[in-house]
Amino acid sequence: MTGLLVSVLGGVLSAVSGWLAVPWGDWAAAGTGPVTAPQPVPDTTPHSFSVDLRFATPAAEEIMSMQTRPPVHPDPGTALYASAGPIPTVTTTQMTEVDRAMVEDYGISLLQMMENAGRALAGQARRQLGGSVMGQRITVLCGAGHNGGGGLVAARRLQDWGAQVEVTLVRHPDGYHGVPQHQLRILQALGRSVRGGGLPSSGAALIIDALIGYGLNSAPRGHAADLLHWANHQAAPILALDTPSGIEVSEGQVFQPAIHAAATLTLALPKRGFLNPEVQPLLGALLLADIGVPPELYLRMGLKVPGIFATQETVPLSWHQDSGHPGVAETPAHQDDPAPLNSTRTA
Ligand SMILES: NC(=O)C1=CN([C@@H]2O[C@H](COP(=O)(O)OP(=O)(O)OC[C@H]3O[C@@H](n4cnc5c(N)ncnc54)[C@H](OP(=O)(O)O)[C@@H]3O)[C@@H](O)[C@H]2O)[C@@H](O)CC1
Ligand SMILES: [K+]
Repeated sequence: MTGLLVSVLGGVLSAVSGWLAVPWGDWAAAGTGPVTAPQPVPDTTPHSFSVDLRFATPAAEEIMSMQTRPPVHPDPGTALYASAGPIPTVTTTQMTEVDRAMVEDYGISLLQMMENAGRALAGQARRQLGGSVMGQRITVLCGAGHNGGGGLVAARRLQDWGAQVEVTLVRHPDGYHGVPQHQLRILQALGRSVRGGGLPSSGAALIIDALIGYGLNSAPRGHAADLLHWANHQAAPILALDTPSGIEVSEGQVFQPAIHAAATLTLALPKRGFLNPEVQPLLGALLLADIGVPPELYLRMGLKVPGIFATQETVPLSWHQDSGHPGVAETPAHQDDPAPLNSTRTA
């Protein structure tokens, strides 16, 4: 109840003073206790669902045709590879369809996917920090959408594993809804510190960028833009979730500001815009994480996806000049631990 008062008071203060100017600081600092138990996420899963393996709907046909549509700024002949072979790239429209089909056609909820994404992100952070996060300082920047929700999961797991995690929200907790709000309430119930309204402390060993993913709708603005600027000027390397925030992932448009990542952990499949040569330096090392999309779904969308995760749940991707015959091009050597410890940022 105390935490609820703090939260409500924070909202009132924000409304009166403008919370960006007056940081509301610790939202659920240790000792304030849980506010409310995490509320169950509304079950949007249909109780019965059928799986149609044919392309029957206009939407599916449109998705299929997009497969053959080239990106606006392609790097001719360049393709992305995992050790399993060439990997298809997807647009925002296709990823939205993946999300829809996961939930509506197969009953795999967003909460399940987000938990997979956040755990993979935490695991990648642990690898980049040398195999243990015990006592390590990590800053996690969390937007209010599903990208931010993945960041909140990663923050929780990293704290579980012994890291000192500073979570910075892009907006007041009252502005979080749906599954990200659910993830936030879990941290709140655990009495973990979540901060917002200002800039994080400097000096972390790693910064996680979970501000904006494929939901970017224009050049980053407001406090998100402030946090992107802040992150790019830190000494710590940045690990980006799904995409460096500030990049439009279908065509690879780079907005200002955009995150300059040391490594990017992209989810399910790499995004089409990553083929844009202007985007590649901002990605750093590119890794692909399994969030549980079944091959049946890719098959329906006409996507040829090899057994990418046969040996591990996160795999490195690399760019190779395509021979023009996908599937017979030279396959890159497998890298066991591709993520660098040092930032490759220039800004
Ligand atoms: N199957 C999958 O792949 C899964 C994907 N998942 C993840 O979900 C991500 C997509 O989630 P999403 O659709 O919620 O959008 P997301 O990227 O969080 O952005 C929306 C937020 O950003 C904000 N915002 C937007 N533009 C802005 C701007 N210019 N400047 C400032 N703010 C801006 C926008 O604010 P608003 O405009 O509403 O005020 C809103 O709060 C995806 O990349 C992946 O990481 C996993 O969680 C689960 C499985
Ligand atoms: K991001």
